Order: sequence, then structure tokens, then C-alpha cells
Amino acid sequence: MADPGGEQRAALLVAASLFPVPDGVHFSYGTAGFRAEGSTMAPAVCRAGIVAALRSVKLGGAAVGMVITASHNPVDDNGVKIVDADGGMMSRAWEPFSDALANAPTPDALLQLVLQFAKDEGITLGEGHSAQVFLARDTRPTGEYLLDVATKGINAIVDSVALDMGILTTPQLHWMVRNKNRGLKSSEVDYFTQITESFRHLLELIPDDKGSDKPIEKLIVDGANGIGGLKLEEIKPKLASLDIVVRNSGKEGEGILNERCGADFVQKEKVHPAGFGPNDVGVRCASFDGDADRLVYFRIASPSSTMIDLVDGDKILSLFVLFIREQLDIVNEKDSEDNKVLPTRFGVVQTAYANGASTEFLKNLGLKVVFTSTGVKYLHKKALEYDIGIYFEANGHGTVLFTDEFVSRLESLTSEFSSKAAGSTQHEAALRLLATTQLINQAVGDALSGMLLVEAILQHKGWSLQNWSDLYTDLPSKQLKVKVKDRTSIVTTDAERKVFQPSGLQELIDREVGNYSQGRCFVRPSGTEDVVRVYAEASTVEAADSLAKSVAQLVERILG
Ligand SMILES: CC(=O)N[C@H]1[C@@H](OP(=O)(O)O)O[C@H](CO)[C@@H](O)[C@@H]1O
Ligand SMILES: [Mg+2]
Repeated sequence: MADPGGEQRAALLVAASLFPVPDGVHFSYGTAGFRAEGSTMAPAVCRAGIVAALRSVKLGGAAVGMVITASHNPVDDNGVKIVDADGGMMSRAWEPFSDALANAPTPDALLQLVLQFAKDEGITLGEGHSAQVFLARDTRPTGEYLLDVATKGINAIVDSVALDMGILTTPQLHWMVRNKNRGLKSSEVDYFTQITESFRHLLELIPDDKGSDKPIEKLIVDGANGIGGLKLEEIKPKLASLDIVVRNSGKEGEGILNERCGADFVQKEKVHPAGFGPNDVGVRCASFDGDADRLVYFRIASPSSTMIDLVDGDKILSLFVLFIREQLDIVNEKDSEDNKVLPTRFGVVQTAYANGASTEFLKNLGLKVVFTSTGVKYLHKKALEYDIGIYFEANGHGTVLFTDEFVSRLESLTSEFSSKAAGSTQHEAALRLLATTQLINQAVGDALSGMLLVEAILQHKGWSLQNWSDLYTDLPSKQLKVKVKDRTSIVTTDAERKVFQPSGLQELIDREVGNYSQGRCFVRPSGTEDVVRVYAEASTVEAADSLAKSVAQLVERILG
């Protein structure tokens, strides 16, 4: 490459020496970016800033994002995730470079890495390029400091602009980056307007003979003491058609971020979050995680127990699938199978953690369900292959993606209907689909926008949480973590559902599974923790527990 010049070299050397990597520390850009105890994150965050700015230069100055968050992890942790110009996760092709840069042992090593990478990628530095990086953080105490560190990293690429968007949910920043690069309105106010207006529109489109005439029942939202609750409080006045109470709202003094609350806690422990109790029995409740990109629903079953009936990501996916399919069927009602006005390739994407009963339910609807490895970046990429691609992780992260081509077909169809058949059922169904494309965050899973879509669909169908929950009954499942010497010695295949190495382990797992009715079990190394995860499903709680336990013992025995 052309020599970037002394100013650029000096800027990189200064940034690297400001935040050296301590001996013995190793950062790894995992499924959720870099994550560690917040006070140790500065070297990784600064260098992620350099990566983000380089990414923007590479993409001709398109906006790229950085979010300072550790999601559902404890309040003292923090992390950083890079958002690509399309609003999704950073291209996986850049992860090895991000890893190498975060761990560069000396300023000179860092400089050499950048120079080499810029050369390999054809990035020309120091020649009047432009780069812009949108920054956001969640409510963690180390957030402000790390945002400043990130800015220093971004500024180490000369002529880059770091734009602080403030304290936001992770999906808000993804949405802003996506919209900005599409030349669309991209401020936080625009985000709120879009989701609240499209929600209102969906409610207006509920046919008079549909929905329930009962008053809307209260919804209690667990904000995980994070940013999602604060944002929900902000838009509550615009959601007059909902009776929302926010608990663990993130307001000063209400509780500690993610501590015994939030979507991750609720989904994994299957008990109600802190701040909920016997008075809430039977009420429809939702839970966000700390950065509001996960959503689950639940209901406290009895005053004498902390146990809940969980409505997880798989059931949210099933509800969305039913609604969207119903609208598509109405739009296409008068057409023969091979001559539809709105032919649609509809794809449903899950991971191995999806409850087997949900997959069965979706297959019984005649849908093809495809599986990917764990992690949003895999699911999202797969879902992009369809006109409408819908994905969810059981833990509540997911969304619905519509191709631009599909949205423009839908737009022309709605204008055609409005001139020829205004107010017809077909016209209204097409408008509902269009409002859905506006409401759901197409950059990434979003608890706020996902919750509004759930609420709109429940009202449309006149359904209670019970009706929704009754779609199918989850198979009992159990997850365990096993600490081993080297988790990477497990290599999986078939979307992580089978062990490939060490050889022989899969056969032993199969033999165990064979002992259980409706048994299913898989093991995989976590991408975010130093553990091997074991997941088991069977026809009873005891059987699922026992299968998980036996397989965990196998893993321990073989991998130590
Ligand atoms: C079983 C489980 O919940 N795994 C989570 C967890 O990944 P692991 O690779 O399992 O540690 O964190 C990911 C990032 O948040 C999330 O995408 C994924 O679903
Ligand atoms: Mg999260």
C-alpha cells in the first residue's frame, strides 16, 4: 500500500501505547464480540475502535457501529461489538484480524498488523479517505470510560469521525447504522416514531369481527434493570392502547443490572425475576435482557411457587410465523398454487437449542425448518436467503427479515389494491404485512420492537398468553455446563448437533439418548464462556435431567 504517512503511523503507535495488553491477557472476538470484566476491557475496546474505523474506510466511508455492552452478563463485565454497514454483525472475515489486533503485544506489532491488513484488504490510508463510526453504550458503570477509549481507537485512524449516539439499546444502534447507510431517517426519535406508528397501524387494521372485545389486560415488563426498561418508559405515552407496567426499569435505586432478573435469567432458571411475586400470578409478563436484544414472555403459575410458565423465543417465532402466513394466505387467497399475486419463499431458521416441540409444530404447518450453528450471525445470514426469513434463538433473540425486492412487490401490491379494492381483506392483509416490515427491526433481534409485534398479534387474534402458550407443549429440557481442560477439543458438525471429534463420543451420546423416550441431546463448546454446554430433552423433567447428567459425565470422563 501507499505509505500512510508519519501522522497515521504516529497516531496508531500512540493509541496502542495508551492501552497496552497486560501480560497473560488474551482477548477473543467471540459470538458476542469482546467481553470481559469492564475494568480490563480498554485495550480490546481501543483496538476494536481501530477495526471499526478501518471497516468504514474499506466500505467507502459508510457508517459502521460500535456498542459498548455485555448484554445479560453481570454489571461489572463489559464488552464491545462491531456493527457492520448493513446493520448486522461485523463480517466474520474480519474476526481473525480483530483478534490479532486486540492481542498485539507492542505498539510496533500493532502498527505492522494494521499496515499488513490494509495492504491485504486494499485499504488506502492517509489519502483523504473518510470513515464514520456510530457509538453507543448501555447503562454499565464502565460504559462512559470505555466509550471514551473507543473514541481514541477510532481517532487513531486519521480523518475518522466518531459519533456518540448516547445510551441506547443494542438494536437501536444496529437500526441507526442500517438506516443511515440506506439514506433513511436514522435518529432515535425516528426509531421511536417508526415502531410506535407501525404498531398503531397494526392495531387499526384489526378487523371489527376479530380480536377480543375484552379490555386489554395488563402487561408487566421486566427491564433487567437495564436500558430497555428506560426506553420503554420513554415511549409508553405513545402506546396508550397498552397497559404497561415496567419493573426493574433501570431507574436509579431499583436494582442491579441483570441480577436475578432479565430474559437470560428467566429463560435459564425458569423462575420469576426479582421484583415479581404472588400478586402477579396469571398476569402476562415479558422480560428483556440488559441491552434489550432478547425478549421472552412468562406467567407466574401459582402464588406458592417462584416457578413460571415460560414463553420463549421458539414460541415468539411460532406466533410470528402464524400471523405472517395468515396474512400471506389472505393476500393470495384467490390464486392457484402456482399463480399467486405474492409468491413468497418463506424460511424458518432455528438452532439446536430450539425445543423439539417447536420444530415439530413448525414442520406440521408444512414449513421447512433449517438449522444453523448457535449465534445470531449464523441465523441472520441464513434468514437472508429467503423473501421472508424468520429466526429466533430459544433464549429470545430473533427477528423477521424481508428482502427489499419483497417489500417493493408488497408496496406495489398495496397501491394496486388501494386503487382497485380499497378496504378489501386482501388489501388489509397486505397493509398488515407492510406494517410488520416497519415494526420489526430488520437489523437484529430487538426486545422493544419484538414485544410490540407480539402485542399487536395477540390483540389481532384476541389471544391471551394462555392461548399462545397452548400452541404446543415444550418438551422438558435441561442445560448443563461442563468445565474441561480444552473445550476446543470438541469439534461439532451438522449445525452443532453431532460431535465429530473426539471420535467415539457421539456414539456414546447416541447410546445414552437411546435409553430415553423422545430423547435428544447434544454437546458443543460455548462461544462465549470457557465451558462445554450440554443440552438434553426428553419426555419428562426427570428424564431430561438424567440424560443431561449422564452425558455431562461422559464429557467430563473423556475430556477431563
Ligand atoms: C445456549 C445459549 O443460550 N447460548 C448463547 C450464548 O452462546 P454460547 O456460544 O452458547 O456461549 O451467547 C450467545 C451470544 O449472546 C447467544 O447467541 C447464544 O444463544
Ligand atoms: Mg443481549
